Amino acid sequence: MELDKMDENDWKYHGEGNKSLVVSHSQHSRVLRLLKYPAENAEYAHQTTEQAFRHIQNIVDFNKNVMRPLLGEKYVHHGEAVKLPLDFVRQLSLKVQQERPESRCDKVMDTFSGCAVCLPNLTHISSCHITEHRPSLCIEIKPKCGFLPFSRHVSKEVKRKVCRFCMHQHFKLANGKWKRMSRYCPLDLFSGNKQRMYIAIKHLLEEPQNNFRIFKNGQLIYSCKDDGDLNELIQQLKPYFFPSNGLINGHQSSKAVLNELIQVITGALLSSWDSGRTGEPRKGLPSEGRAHCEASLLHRDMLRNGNHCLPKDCVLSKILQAQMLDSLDIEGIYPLYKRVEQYLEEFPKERSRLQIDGPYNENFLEKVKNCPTEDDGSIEYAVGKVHQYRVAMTAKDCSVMITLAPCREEDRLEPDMEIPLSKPRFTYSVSILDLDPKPYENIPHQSKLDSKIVNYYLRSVQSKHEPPKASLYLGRDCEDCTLVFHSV
Ligand SMILES: O=P(O)(O)O[C@@H]1[C@@H](OP(=O)(O)O)[C@H](OP(=O)(O)O)[C@H](O)[C@H](OP(=O)(O)O)[C@H]1OP(=O)(O)O
Ligand SMILES: Nc1ncnc2c1ncn2[C@@H]1O[C@H](COP(=O)(O)OP(=O)(O)OP(=O)(O)O)[C@@H](O)[C@H]1O
Repeated sequence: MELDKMDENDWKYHGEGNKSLVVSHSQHSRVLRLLKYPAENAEYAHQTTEQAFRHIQNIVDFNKNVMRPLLGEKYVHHGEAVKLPLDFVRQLSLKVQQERPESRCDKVMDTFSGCAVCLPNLTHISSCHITEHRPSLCIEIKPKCGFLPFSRHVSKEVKRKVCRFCMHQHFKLANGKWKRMSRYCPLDLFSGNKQRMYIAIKHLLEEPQNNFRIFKNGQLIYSCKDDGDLNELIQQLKPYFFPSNGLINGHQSSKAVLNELIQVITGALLSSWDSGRTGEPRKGLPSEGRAHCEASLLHRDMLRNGNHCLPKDCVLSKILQAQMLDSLDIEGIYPLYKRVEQYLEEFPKERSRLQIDGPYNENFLEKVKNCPTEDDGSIEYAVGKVHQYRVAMTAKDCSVMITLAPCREEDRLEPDMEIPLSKPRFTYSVSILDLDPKPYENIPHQSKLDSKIVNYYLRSVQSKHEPPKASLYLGRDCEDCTLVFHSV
């Protein structure tokens, strides 16, 4: 890609989140990730190119030097900071505007700095070992927080029983962010128990919100949008899972297609280098202590069904370990944040030594890894815990991309390149994206949001005696957890 010969016609809108907009190249397997800012916020437009580039470089450094060592080299692609011609960026912004969802148009793309991150397009797979040329499938999951807080600082008992995602659903519905409640529970996805994972993915398929997307050949084919139709998805998926099977059809076949899809996703999420080789997962993070969420829609039998482990080094295990760096919960972190603030008021020059705003280098990672376990009253302890909390927040908001390419019987693949025990055969890759550093300044906001979510949940579920999500659906779903999709 020659930066001085950029043509907006080579690029198309790919997707966006709250902070960035992504465009993909029509020939090369690359994407550009450009930052966005609130339309009314003129401050960004006035930052110098150097400041904007520093900001982008900070994101790349955080990915490369902090998240990559923690999550694993094979999962994290840090990309590179690039400086694009301003004319190209302005034309691109005009070109993509009509494709953008209305709900995201409260922010505008940065057309002033020309700075962006260039990354591999993770919806594609590069494998020279396969002879099949059907387009790749890519499943994107934003799993969110997979454990209940275990900190002694937690003041509301409900936080130890109901997970943040499930409580947050009530608040989101009340605020109009979503119209329908998601029945997905992250604790089920992270459980390592295949039945629970199955139900979790099924709920993501039923109500994807911003937690689930499917791409075919790099094009979004299923998401929260109205055109995310399950029937259409099944038609698109059938050739992958039942390429020549005319025997099953109708409702049964739809169920079978989704069943296969979920099995393959589960296989990719649980696979680690070792399990690929031996077919047997090496034991890793046990689910003990992570228990289950009382709002989840699971049958008691399924929960009683023993403790399960996430295989060591599988993508979910890596993400969960990083999330669990939040050992104090926001309730324990907020007082430490205030300790840091007070210290910085007295000694403002210490801000750079303590690496409050980076640089995100090996030293920063050391501070995250070697933070004292007991509070000795020091500023080092407070900063170390705040750094750990910010890393955990990033891991709680990242996404996983599973990219699959069908392969033929005759294709020769290393065991770790193939979804274990899957028929039909798929080669695959798993990546983690959206690993930006969460701003230090956001901590007071996190503290307020936490109280709002918990208080709203308690008010809506307990005071009004509304049945929790679980009892609303028990019975309808749980008799047969091998698959009870509603007819489509
Ligand atoms: O606070 P949460 O859990 O709602 O997470 C926010 C996400 O909302 P979600 O609940 O996943 O729909 C939110 O996602 P959406 O904009 O809702 O798609 C962002 O990812 C936000 O991160 P940032 O401020 O852009 O860096 C996320 O904020 P952080 O808390 O990660 O900073
Ligand atoms: N390297 C990549 N390859 C393919 N698609 C990508 C890549 N990076 C991002 N995307 C797509 O673009 C979307 C938006 O990117 P991203 O999640 O990084 O945005 P964000 O604004 O940081 O999100 P958030 O709302 O979580 O803050 C992703 O959900 C994903 O579908």
